[in-house]
Amino acid sequence: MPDAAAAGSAASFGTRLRSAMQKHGQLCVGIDPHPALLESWGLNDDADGLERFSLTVLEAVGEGVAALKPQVALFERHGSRGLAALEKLLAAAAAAEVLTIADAKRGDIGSTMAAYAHAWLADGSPLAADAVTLSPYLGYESLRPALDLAAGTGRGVFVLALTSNPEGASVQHAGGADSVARRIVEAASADNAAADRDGTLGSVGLVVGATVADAPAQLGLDLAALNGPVLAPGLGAQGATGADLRRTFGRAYGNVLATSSREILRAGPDPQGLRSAVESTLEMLAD
Ligand SMILES: O=C(O)c1cc(=O)[nH]c(=O)n1[C@@H]1O[C@H](COP(=O)(O)O)[C@@H](O)[C@H]1O
Repeated sequence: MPDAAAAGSAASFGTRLRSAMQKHGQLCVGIDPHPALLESWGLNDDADGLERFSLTVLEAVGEGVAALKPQVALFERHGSRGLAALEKLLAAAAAAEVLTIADAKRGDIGSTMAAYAHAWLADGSPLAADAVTLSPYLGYESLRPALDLAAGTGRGVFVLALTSNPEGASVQHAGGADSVARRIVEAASADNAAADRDGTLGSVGLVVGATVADAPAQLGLDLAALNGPVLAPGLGAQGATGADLRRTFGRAYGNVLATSSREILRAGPDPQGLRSAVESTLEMLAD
């Protein structure tokens, strides 16, 4: 993150993301160094492999997309050395002013949540990213330490609302007209409405899978009223297309940040291959 933002005086995450989306399009590239991908790139499944993999993606496509989203679990597989590789990626992306979303899906009771928030959202933390994914299933309000810290440091959050996996519906659709997902969308919308916003996009985002088809409409979710970014995973490897995104998000589509990992990463390690995969995904999103 640029120094001025670290000092809390710069634009909010929502404003910075809006400007990155206007410049580069609505695509986030996921950095998910799965063992099979490392092998196909000719890299070892170890911390050095993770570092080479991550920095190759950053150098090849980082400055041509709105954001990068490292999948924290795939770094944690390698313990402290894996996390050190993630720290290097986050620092290199910040130096290049490429936005990062740490996909950590954290959620816990408030006192513990404060520690997670510090790890991913505090100025000076070795793992600080521009935004982090959060799981609200201990109650949306349990996330308050992260929501507050993000607001205070010019960072953002993406709260799971309707996840891309088929199992998610059993919890997220529960409750009928007053569904779990709807409560989360409404809580995030209220936070964006209450924030002292310096731009057009709030910094409290949601995760809604590109694969959820007409679930937002069926559940009566007003994603346009969120006035915040919607991170949409599920393109490519999970089967969703650009047309699915437009159908699912309707008038909220302009606030959608589609994210794709394996489909793009399979085109590496050749930087030109990665760039071509990004270009064709961006074309699909713009169609
Ligand atoms: O928060 C996420 O990014 C996420 C939420 C969700 O509902 N579904 C989902 O697939 N993800 C993440 O998005 C990435 C999708 O990877 P690909 O299927 O390879 O594009 C993985 O890192 C998932 O953990």
